[in-house]
Amino acid sequence: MAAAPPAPKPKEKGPACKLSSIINGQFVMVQMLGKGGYGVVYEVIRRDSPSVRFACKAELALAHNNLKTEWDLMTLLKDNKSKHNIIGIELGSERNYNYIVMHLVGPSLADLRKYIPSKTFTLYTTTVCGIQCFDSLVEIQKLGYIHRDVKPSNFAIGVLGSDEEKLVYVLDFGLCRNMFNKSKELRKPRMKAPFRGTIPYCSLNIHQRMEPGRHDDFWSLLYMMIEFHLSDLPWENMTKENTKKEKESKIDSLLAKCPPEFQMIRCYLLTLCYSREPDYAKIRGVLCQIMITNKFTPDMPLDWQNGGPYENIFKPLASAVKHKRSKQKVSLAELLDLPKPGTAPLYTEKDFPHPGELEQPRDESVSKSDDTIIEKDGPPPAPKPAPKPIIHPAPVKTSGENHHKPGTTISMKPAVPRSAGEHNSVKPVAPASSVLTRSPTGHHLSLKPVTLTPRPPGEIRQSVRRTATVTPRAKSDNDSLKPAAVSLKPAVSTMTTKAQHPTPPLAGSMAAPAMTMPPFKKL
Ligand SMILES: Nc1ncnc2c1ncn2[C@@H]1O[C@H](COP(=O)(O)OP(=O)(O)OP(=O)(O)O)[C@@H](O)[C@H]1O
Repeated sequence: MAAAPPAPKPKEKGPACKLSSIINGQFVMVQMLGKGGYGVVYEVIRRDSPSVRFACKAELALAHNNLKTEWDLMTLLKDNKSKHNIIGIELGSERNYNYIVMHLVGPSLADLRKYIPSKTFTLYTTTVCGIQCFDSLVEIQKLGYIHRDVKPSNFAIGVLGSDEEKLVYVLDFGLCRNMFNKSKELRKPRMKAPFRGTIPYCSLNIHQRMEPGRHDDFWSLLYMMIEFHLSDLPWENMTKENTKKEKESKIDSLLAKCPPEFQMIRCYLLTLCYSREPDYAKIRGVLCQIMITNKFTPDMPLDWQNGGPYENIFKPLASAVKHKRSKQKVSLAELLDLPKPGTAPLYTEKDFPHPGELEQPRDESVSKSDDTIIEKDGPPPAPKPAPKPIIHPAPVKTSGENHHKPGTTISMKPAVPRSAGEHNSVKPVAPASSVLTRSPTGHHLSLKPVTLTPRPPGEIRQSVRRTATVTPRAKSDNDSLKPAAVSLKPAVSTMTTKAQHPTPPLAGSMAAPAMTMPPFKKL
């Protein structure tokens, strides 16, 4: 009798981590905080000191380790004394996933807006957040990068109830792209760039597949600010094509309902193109002008703070957060650094060209050939078996090869090996194994199996990352901050990590042991 065929190996659906998983023998996952198209973010505690809480972002380990790129940019921002960057604690890999442990922050701006019945922030809060988001993007751009996925869920405040609830952090560097080559020259714009970003917030340039530039991050910020001020954007939940049409036809009527400075920013952004460095001081000046003309001062409470208009909504949420409050003092006056009234020029719409008068600026040096990526629209290519996860600098522990359902998880294995240090912001669509869901009150959590499925055509909220074949880049087209020393050593059973900060995080303390504490809300 013929031997029975071996049972099929179960396919990896996503990072093999769930509630109460232990990472690197020391971090325990206690609550799911967020789930993107590519992985999951958990709140974790240290086993040996459960009062210390962090966040852990886990992604299925595939050919390219995106979290390494996030880690590198986090480190670079920290070294450059960024005010809006989250501090990384540890980069590593475990079983089938890579992870970053980082400081825990509070709710995202998208989460906060959802709690407010009108789904809008006051103009004061919109402007304070707008200035801080702008500053965080400038910090990234000054290092040569663009973010490419600017949206409300990629900005978060510090832990609610702490002084850091006034501070806005920027999240998710998974789509960041280095605009400069090793010789510090601006990379040539591609004739047609693949779509990257999140449809409701991406600029019309991105819809037209132009090379994303620094100004495109600010177009997304402008859409965010319109949304904060007026509630949901009219193109919410539309297809890519209809979103583009709506952005073209509705922008004037939307801006007519906003402070004139919003229109000034739009008019200024229309003068920019890929190769033209934005006048950061000018954009910031226009944003600060909203504060000055409306007599807003940094001592005013933000919408979620005590004394703010939605204090009754956010106070119970803040008190439900059992962290020991961070002692770090945040001065909004210092962060905003507003010019003294009367000392800065007051812009009017006359200082900016009228949209109808403008000829779209063009980049002369468009590269005829795509210098980095050949990317096709339509369904992703048939999946290739992914290589064993590679982690820099040490070898990885892995449970084996990744398996991908056609059209589900996209292996981004390059056709031929890439040059060292190359990064293309490739992210796989990685299903998660389980998520912790909250009751509407946020006081009951339950564990549900979850699969992160490929995005259906109508789903437009999640970031769109690469979904196609990749060709090797020229060595000079280097996105990565440091060349990744690729380790090809066989998997080992010990966990490998890279610690940055052994010290406690922003968010605080928990009296009860890890698994017995009452669950609490993300906010
Ligand atoms: N350090 C952190 N502290 C607290 N919450 C966090 C932290 N990092 C991320 N989150 C939460 O997790 C969510 C997803 O994080 P992130 O955007 O980094 O993941 P992603 O998988 O790349 O998501 P997407 O695909 O939607 O861009 C955020 O919107 C935020 O709510």
